[in-house]
Amino acid sequence: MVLVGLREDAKTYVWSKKKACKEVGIESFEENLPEDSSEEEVVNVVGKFNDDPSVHGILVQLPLPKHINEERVLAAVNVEKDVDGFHPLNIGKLAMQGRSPLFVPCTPRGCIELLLRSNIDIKGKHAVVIGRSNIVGTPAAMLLQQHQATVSVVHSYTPNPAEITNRADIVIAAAGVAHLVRGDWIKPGAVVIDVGINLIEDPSAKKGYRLVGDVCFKEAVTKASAITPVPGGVGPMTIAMLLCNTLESAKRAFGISDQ
Ligand SMILES: NC(=O)C1=CN([C@@H]2O[C@H](COP(=O)(O)OP(=O)(O)OC[C@H]3O[C@@H](n4cnc5c(N)ncnc54)[C@H](OP(=O)(O)O)[C@@H]3O)[C@@H](O)[C@H]2O)C=CC1
Ligand SMILES: Nc1nc(=O)c2c([nH]1)NC[C@@H]1CN(c3ccc(C(=O)N[C@@H](CCC(=O)O)C(=O)O)cc3)C=[N+]21
Repeated sequence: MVLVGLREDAKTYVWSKKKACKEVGIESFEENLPEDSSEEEVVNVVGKFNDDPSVHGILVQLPLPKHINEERVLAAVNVEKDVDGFHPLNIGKLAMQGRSPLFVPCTPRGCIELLLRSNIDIKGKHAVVIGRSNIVGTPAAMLLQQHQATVSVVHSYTPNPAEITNRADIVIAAAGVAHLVRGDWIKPGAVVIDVGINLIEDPSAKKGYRLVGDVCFKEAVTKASAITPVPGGVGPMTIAMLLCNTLESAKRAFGISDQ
């Protein structure tokens, strides 16, 4: 893991990832660079992990500080160790029909895994993704198309998102807006996947705040046929998929077939 400046929320993610690695016997290393590091320094650290044959997965925690060109850093990651799936070559293949990226981004892969393991058909369904970021919304939309869904993407310039989500069989919410998706946004029987991680003030909570998703769970649960909670939904799946990608990478490096 390559971390540049450690934001408070990043500390929790990094800790969870390290703990998960330990649980399954994956050794994890982190290089924690100061916030004011130069782009060159970050690229050099990535290069060091690229060249180390004992490293099978490299993750650059995002977002990077504003003075660093994210595109350049992500492109510097060895594509065969890109367990986050953010290298332009892996993203490019994800965008093309019939091509297989070496790695699929962890959060979108976690969403699909939840659907598959819950025996929810994706093929031919109308899926609506709320959000179009490079790390969640856009790759999620591309992956759903790989699974033969018809996909609509709504974002902050979409005039009436509820009108679109109302026609969805599957809704993936990744806007980063607490309780954006209300009960009346959901078609009865639809499947709702909540990616959002939002801290809201709550004086009755131990720390004075609590974690909520982008979906108003209390309302949506009365309409949906299946729904993921926050916490305890997509977040842990993201970490599980990171471990999966890393295991697959190591197997590839050792020439062990997945069959
Ligand atoms: N559970 C997990 O494993 C993970 C959770 N997250 C969480 O998921 C959420 C999204 O993350 P990320 O994609 O990185 O966030 P970004 O802020 O990068 O992107 C948010 C997207 O949502 C769109 N959006 C914002 N407000 C609205 C709105 N009112 N209606 C419709 N669309 C809207 C934005 O539109 P526009 O493009 O027009 O600005 C943008 O495309 C966050 O809460 C984040 O913490 C993120 C990664 C992993
Ligand atoms: N290169 C990169 N890859 C990422 O995958 C990446 C990233 N940068 N930057 C930040 C986001 C965010 N993210 C989360 C992962 C797990 C939880 C998670 O497990 N959450 C717990 C709750 C944790 C808590 O209690 O705070 C849950 O939802 O149950 C959340 C968020 C990965 N991200």
